Amino acid sequence: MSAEIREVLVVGAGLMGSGIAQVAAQGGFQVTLVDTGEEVLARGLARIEDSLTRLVRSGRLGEVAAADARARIGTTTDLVEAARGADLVIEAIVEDLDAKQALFAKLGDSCRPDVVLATNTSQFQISRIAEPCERPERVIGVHFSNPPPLMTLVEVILGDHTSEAALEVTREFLAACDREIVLCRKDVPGFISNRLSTALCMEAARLVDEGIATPEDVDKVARLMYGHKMGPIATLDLAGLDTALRVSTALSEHYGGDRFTPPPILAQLVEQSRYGNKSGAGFYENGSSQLAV
Ligand SMILES: C[C@H](O)CC(=O)SCCNC(=O)CCNC(=O)[C@H](O)C(C)(C)COP(=O)(O)OP(=O)(O)OC[C@H]1O[C@@H](n2cnc3c(N)ncnc32)[C@H](O)[C@@H]1OP(=O)(O)O
Ligand SMILES: NC(=O)c1ccc[n+]([C@@H]2O[C@H](COP(=O)([O-])OP(=O)(O)OC[C@H]3O[C@@H](n4cnc5c(N)ncnc54)[C@H](O)[C@@H]3O)[C@@H](O)[C@H]2O)c1
Repeated sequence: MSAEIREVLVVGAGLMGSGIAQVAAQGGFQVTLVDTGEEVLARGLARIEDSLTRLVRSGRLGEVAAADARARIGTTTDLVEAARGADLVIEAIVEDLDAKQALFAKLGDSCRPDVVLATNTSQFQISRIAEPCERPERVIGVHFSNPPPLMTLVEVILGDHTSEAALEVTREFLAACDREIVLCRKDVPGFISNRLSTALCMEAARLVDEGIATPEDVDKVARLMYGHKMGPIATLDLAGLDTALRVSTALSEHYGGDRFTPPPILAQLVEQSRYGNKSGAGFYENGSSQLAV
């Protein structure tokens, strides 16, 4: 397994892929960001630009470092060509197992055999995603927190076949990016973070769905009673309600019982294209909820 990483390929230029590309570029790596069309890539670059500007404005990043990071990021829609030159791949496409497996089949064929293939999945078992790869030992979970440029924690997940060498390369890369690691030692759906977070967020959504409390009051309890930085309803809007619905549905199907089951309000909001912050409205709109409870 090559520990010499220069070129990082990030697949998916959405909320997470753009943030991960930015983190890798700030860590000194050359980054290629791939998505399915030029428009999505442009939106991803705009998100990176906005984030770098905010980091500079708040004094957390120097202007030269921001310009250097910006210059290290290229974009393309040609996955196969980009995969040929990659030393490390991080996948951040939609949370859909078929889509991820199709992508990993292509990556397995196109990348050098020593290249680590990491997935930013929120909850799928790493071994399932690695199924179409001839060498599943090089597949590993690297679950960044949203928003990646501000959140230093990355959860690393070992698949059933992940090699020590792949873990070592991943550790070195994340250390160069100044990230803190927690290790999920068993390949279970939802890992550590989303078994915790989905149970909390779905219970919070249920309180709103049942008309027991407003989103503001649910979030206030989490912030002022339990000291959370952000309430669970605001966290759902931050993560994206479409993604949260996919994650909670998959976890609920896997584990059974009620703890991860999404209440109807989540699907209703997604149906109305209220995806959260990324679409301008979710549970909240302009900082306050518009839901009749
Ligand atoms: C579903 C998945 O699988 C798992 C997940 O990732 S779930 C989501 C997990 N993430 C969380 O739970 C996030 C919890 N929230 C937080 O830690 C914090 O609220 C936060 C870091 C997001 C924002 O910090 P906070 O102080 O609360 O808010 P806010 O005042 O808006 O922002 C602080 C500063 O960060 C800046 N900022 C916000 N987002 C930014 C970004 N993406 N890039 C750069 N700067 C950013 C703001 O501009 C602001 O700058 P200023 O101090 O100069 O005004
Ligand atoms: N949103 C979060 O808070 C969060 C946090 C951690 C992990 N995740 C996980 O990260 C992944 C991405 O989530 P997101 O929130 O960035 O989603 P998103 O919807 O913002 O972005 C997904 C991107 O992937 C692109 N895409 C889809 N199929 C593709 C393909 N075959 N090839 C290239 N690009 C493709 C889409 O065009 C889109 O730009 C998901 O697996 C999600 O569960 C999300």
